[in-house]
Amino acid sequence: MVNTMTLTWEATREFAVMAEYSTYGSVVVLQVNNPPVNSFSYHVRQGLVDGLEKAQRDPAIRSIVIMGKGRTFPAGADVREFGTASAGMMPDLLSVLAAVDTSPKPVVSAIHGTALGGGFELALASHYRLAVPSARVGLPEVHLGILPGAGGTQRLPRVVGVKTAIQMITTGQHIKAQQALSLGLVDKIVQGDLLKEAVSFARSIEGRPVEDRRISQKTVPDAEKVGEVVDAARKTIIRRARGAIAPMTCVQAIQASVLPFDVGMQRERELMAFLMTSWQAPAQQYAFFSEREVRRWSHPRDKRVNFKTAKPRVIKSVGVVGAGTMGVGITISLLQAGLKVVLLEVNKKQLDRGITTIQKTLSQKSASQRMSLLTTTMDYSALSDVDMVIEAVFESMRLKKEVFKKLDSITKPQAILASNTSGLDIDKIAAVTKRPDKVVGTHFFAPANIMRLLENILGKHTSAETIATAMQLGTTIGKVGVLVGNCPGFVGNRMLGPYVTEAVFLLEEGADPQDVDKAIEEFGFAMGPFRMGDLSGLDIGWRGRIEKGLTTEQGPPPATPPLYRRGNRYCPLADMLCMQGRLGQKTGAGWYRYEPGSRAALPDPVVQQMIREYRQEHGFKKRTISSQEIVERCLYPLINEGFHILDEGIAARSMDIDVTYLFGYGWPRHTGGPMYYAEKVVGLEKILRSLESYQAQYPDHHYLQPSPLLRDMVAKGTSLAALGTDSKL
Ligand SMILES: CC(C)(COP(=O)(O)OP(=O)(O)OC[C@H]1O[C@@H](n2cnc3c(N)ncnc32)[C@H](O)[C@@H]1OP(=O)(O)O)[C@@H](O)C(=O)NCCC(=O)NCCSC(=O)/C=C/CCCCCCCCCCCCC(=O)O
Repeated sequence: MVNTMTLTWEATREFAVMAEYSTYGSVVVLQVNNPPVNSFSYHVRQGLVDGLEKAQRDPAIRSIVIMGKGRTFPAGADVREFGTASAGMMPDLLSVLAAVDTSPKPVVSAIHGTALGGGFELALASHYRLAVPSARVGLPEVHLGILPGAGGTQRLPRVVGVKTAIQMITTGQHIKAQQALSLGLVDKIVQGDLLKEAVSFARSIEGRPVEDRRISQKTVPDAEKVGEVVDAARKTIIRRARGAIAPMTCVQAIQASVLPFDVGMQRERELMAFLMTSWQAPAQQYAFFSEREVRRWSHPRDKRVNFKTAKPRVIKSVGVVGAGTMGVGITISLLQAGLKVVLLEVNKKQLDRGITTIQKTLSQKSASQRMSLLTTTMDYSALSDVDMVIEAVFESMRLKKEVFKKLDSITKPQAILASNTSGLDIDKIAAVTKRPDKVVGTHFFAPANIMRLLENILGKHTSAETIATAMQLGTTIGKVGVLVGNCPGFVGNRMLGPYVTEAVFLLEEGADPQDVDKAIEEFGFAMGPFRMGDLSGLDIGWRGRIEKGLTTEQGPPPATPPLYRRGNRYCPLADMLCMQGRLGQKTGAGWYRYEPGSRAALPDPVVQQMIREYRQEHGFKKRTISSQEIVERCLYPLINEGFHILDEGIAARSMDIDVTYLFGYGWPRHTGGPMYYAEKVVGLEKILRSLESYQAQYPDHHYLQPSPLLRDMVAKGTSLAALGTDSKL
C-alpha cells in the first residue's frame, strides 16, 4: 500500500489531469481523462477521490457530475494493472465507489461510449445516471475470468432483479441506452451536448435528498425467488461455461445480493479473491489482450512486413468468386461492413441460392440498403474494376489456378487477388499470375459471416502493402486477423492434423467416437473431433487425402500396406466411412447417425460394428482409455505442432497461434489458447515428458515425436514470450 502523503507534487498534478475538475456555478464536473478507454488506473482513482473530497469541502458546490473525456465513459478497471503493485494501491475502486455512494451531495454519472465493468459499477454507485442514445452499459468481467467486484453483483440485482442480473452478468452482454432506460438502469436519455445537459440536470436535482437514490440501500425486487431462479439458470450456465469457473461464481455472488448490502459486499469480495487467484483469470485476460495485440503484426521473413511501416491500399469494392457456403458468408461480411461487392458464380442455380441466403441473412432493417451494394454476375468481365477479389471456389489446386489465371487477365493491374484456401500452397497459386506480389491467402472460417478469425497468409512474393491491405480488410469487416506464413494447412489446419489423426488412432485402441468427443468437450471445446468432422463434412478431408495420394475413392492406393502411408502410421477408418457415402450431417450419417431434420449426433451401432471388425482384422486389442489420456493424446500433438510452426517462423509469436485457435477452432478461452495452456497451465516440461512417454508406447505415431524447439526450451528454461518478436518495439 502506498502512503499518499509521500507522493510528489508531480504525481499530485497527474491525478488532477486524469480526473479534471471544473466548476459550472454550483456544479462540479469530474472528467476522467485516461485515453484510450478511461480505465481506472491508480492515478484516475486517486484523482476521483481528490475531486470528490474537494467538492464536499466547497460550500458553493451543491452537485457533482462524473463523465469521461474523449471517446467513452470509463470502460472499467485497468486490466493491465491486475497482478501488479498498482492494483492494490489505495484508493482502490471500492473506496472510490463508496465515496460516490455516500456523498451527501448528489452525484450524476453522465454516460457516453461504453460504461463497462468498474465504469458501470461507478454509474450504479452514483445517485443518478444519464446516457446519450448511442451509449452502452454492461458488466463484462466474466470474459476476463472475474466478477464485477466493485459492487456490481450487489447493486445490479437491486435494480433489475436476480434473474436479469444473472443473465446480464453471466453473459457479459452490453445493453443499449434505450434498454437500460427501460430496465431502470439509467434515469434519462439525453440528446445534444452531454456536458451541458448533465450540468443542467445536476442543477435541477440540487437540494433533493440523496438517501432514497442510493441503490445500496434498496432491496432486491425478486428476493424471495432467488433459490428458484438460480436453480433454473444453473444447468444452462454450467453447460455454456464449458469448464470456466467465473460464470457460476458470479451467480454465487449475485445470490448474496438478497442479504444486507455490507454482507453481500463481503461475499462478493471473497469470491472475487477466489477468481483473481485462479489460473483461469490470467488466461482470459491474456486472451483479451492477445486479440488486440495481433493487430501489431510483423513477420520474420521480411522487415518491411510490419504494421508500423506497411500501408494498406484503400479497398472500396471487392469481387467474390464462388457463391457456395464460403463465398456467400464472405459476401455477407463485406456487405455488412458497407463495401461494394460483385459476386461471381458460373452456376446459375448456385448463384440464385446464394442470393436468397444473402437476402435472408442480412438484417431486416438494413437489408435493402446493403443489397444495393451487391452486384451478381456469371461473367468474369464484371470484375474488371474491383479493388480486390476474394476467390472462394472448391478447394482444388487445379481449379484455383484456373480462376487466378482468369482473374489476372481481367482485373485491373493494381487489384489484390486473395484466395480463401484452407491449406493449399499460396505460392503455387500466385505463380500462375503476373502479380505474385499482390496475391495473398485470406482463410475465412465457416460460417464466414459469424466466425471472427481471418488467417491471412503471406506468400513468398506477397508485398507488405498487400498483407497490410488484407489485415486492414479484416478489421473493416470485424474479424480478428492473424498473419501467418505459407505451409500446408497454414497454422490452424496444420495443427488440426495431429489432433484428428491421434483421435482416430484412439478408436483403433478401444475408444468409441463418443468417448473421444466427450473427453474433448469436457476439456472445454464446443465439439469434439468426430462431431466436428460430421458437421464440416467428412468428404473435405477425404478429398484432401485423395489429392495427396494417401488414398483413392476405391480404397488404399495399390501396393500400399493398409495401416501405413509413405512410412507413417495411417488409420483408414474415416476413408471407409466416406466410401460408404457417410459424409457427416449432410448425408444423415458419418461418425454418428442423424434423424431427418435433426443435428443431434446419435451413437451408431453400424459404426461401432465397423470399428470392432477393423480392430479384429488388424489385431488391435480393445482397452479402456481414460479421459485424461484422450485429452493428452489429442491435444499435446496439436500443441507440439505449434512448436514446429514457431520454429519454422510460420507464426511470429505464440499468441498468433493462440488467437487462431480461440477464434477459429473453439479452443476454450478460459485456458488461454493451446500455447498459453501448454506453458502456463500444464507446463512445458510436463508436455514434453508426456509426449516422450506416449512416443515410447507408439513409436510409429510420428506426431508424438517432440519438436526440437520444445526440447530446447525445456532444456534452457526459455519462455514463449521471450521467443516472440516484440511487435511494440
Ligand atoms: C468496448 C471497449 C471499451 C473499446 O473497444 P474498442 O473501441 O474496439 O477498443 P479496443 O481496441 O478494444 O481497446 C483500445 C485499447 O484499450 C485497451 N483496453 C480496453 N479496455 C481496457 C481495460 N479495461 N484495461 C486496460 N486496457 C484496456 C485495449 O487493450 C486497447 O489497447 P491497445 O490499443 O491494443 O494497446 C473494449 O476495449 C472493451 O470491451 N474493453 C474491456 C472492458 C471491460 O472488460 N471492462 C471491465 C474491466 S474489469 C473491471 O472493471 C473490474 C472491476 C472490479 C474491480 C474490483 C477491485 C476490487 C477487488 C477486490 C478483491 C481483491 C482480490 C485480490 C486477490 C489478490 O490478488 O490477492
